[in-house]
Amino acid sequence: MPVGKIFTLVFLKRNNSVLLGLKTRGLGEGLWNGFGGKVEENETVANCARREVEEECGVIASDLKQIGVVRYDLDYDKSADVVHIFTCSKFDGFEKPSEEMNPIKWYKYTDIPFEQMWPDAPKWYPFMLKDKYFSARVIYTDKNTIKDSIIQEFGSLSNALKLAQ
Ligand SMILES: Nc1nc2c([nH]c(=O)n2[C@H]2C[C@H](O)[C@@H](COP(=O)(O)OP(=O)(O)OP(=O)(O)O)O2)c(=O)[nH]1
Repeated sequence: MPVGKIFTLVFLKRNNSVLLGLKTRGLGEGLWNGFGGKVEENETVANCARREVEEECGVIASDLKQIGVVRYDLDYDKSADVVHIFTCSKFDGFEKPSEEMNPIKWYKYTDIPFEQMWPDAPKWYPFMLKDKYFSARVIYTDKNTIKDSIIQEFGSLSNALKLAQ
């Protein structure tokens, strides 16, 4: 399946909690998620991650670290989306909701609202929360149904990125 669009998704961390926002529109509306969006033309993946965090929750990320990638094969629209996953534990400014993510809330690692998130989140969040390099591939038959998934941990980011290609 050809790769369609490339996205980023960033998780801010503080005191064993992660900042999530409730998406108010578009893809994933009504679901809690990290902050991110589509990589624009002539933009690096890391610059997209930094820009989206600032646009969606008002802070400047200073130690963004890419830890993984999730490839979504969408049977229903015959394309694959690739989402680059980042974590960040140092940032400047105060977090605030935005038009796209409202409200925002710090969730303890033990209290993440998986019942109101994309169905694949519980499969790879454990790696993200521990800052382990990982790669995931998820096949959806429709927006709510996972047909198959593979998640693997890696020793380095470069190896983790191979599965996304
Ligand atoms: N494409 C895609 N993105 C997903 C999936 N699951 C998931 O968490 N995401 C994340 C990645 C992005 O952070 C976000 C989707 O990006 P978006 O539609 O908000 O992109 P954007 O901000 O550029 O959109 P817009 O403001 O231009 O409307 O959701 C999925 O299955 N497909």
